[in-house]
Amino acid sequence: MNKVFELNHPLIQHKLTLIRDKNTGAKEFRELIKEVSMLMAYEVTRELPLEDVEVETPICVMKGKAIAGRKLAIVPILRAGLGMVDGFLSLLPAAKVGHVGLYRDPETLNPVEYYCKLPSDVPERDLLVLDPMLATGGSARAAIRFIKNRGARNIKLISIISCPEGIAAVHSEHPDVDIFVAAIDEKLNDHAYIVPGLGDAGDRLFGTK
Ligand SMILES: O=P(O)(O)OC[C@H]1O[C@H](OP(=O)(O)OP(=O)(O)O)[C@H](O)[C@@H]1O
Ligand SMILES: O=c1cc[nH]c(=O)[nH]1
Ligand SMILES: [Mg+2]
Repeated sequence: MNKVFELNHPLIQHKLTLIRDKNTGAKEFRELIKEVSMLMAYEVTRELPLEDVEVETPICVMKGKAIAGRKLAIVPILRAGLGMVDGFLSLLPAAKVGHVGLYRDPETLNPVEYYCKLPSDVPERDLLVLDPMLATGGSARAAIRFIKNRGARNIKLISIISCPEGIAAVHSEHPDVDIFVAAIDEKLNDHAYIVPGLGDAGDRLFGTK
């Protein structure tokens, strides 16, 4: 069964409160999403394997550590996942970036796919799927299904705000996918928005409301 990791580093929690504030404007909102994403990237990559490498300091030769050739890709779910890309790339500059375009139909709440472009060697990579909001879980489930259909096997999901319904939905279809979140909020409202949440992440990032 997959695991859920709630990342409660004080810096993540402090910035998350600022992100939730309805008076936080688009510029600051984008900056904070980037900063929280970078801090989450630091936590998510804790278990990356290391290997010994030789390095020559100005004093002598020594054995240092280096990431053991792990191939990574990050996959933001459009649109709101785009807000998390720069934070992840700032710590993982060699990662490739795939994109899955999905929107949630406001009537049915079902995810509708409109774009998918992944690195060609996706089966050999560890994939980090990024979406700031895990609400009903429909979008994350579908995105993970699409990338599994293209051969991806080793997948983690990273969402800033989640709720029990979304976590359960991903669990039931993808028991192999670990989930990393900064918060597990209380519930969904009648429009399937997370309560208390932060509102509509895509609209707040891109000023579309
Ligand atoms: O868990 P779910 O119930 O599927 O909801 C979460 C999805 O909803 C939002 O996307 P939205 O459909 O608003 O598209 P956008 O990112 O383009 O705004 C959010 O970015 C997630 O992708
Ligand atoms: O609370 C929510 C739920 C879905 N999408 C969002 O952007 N926010
Ligand atoms: Mg949206």
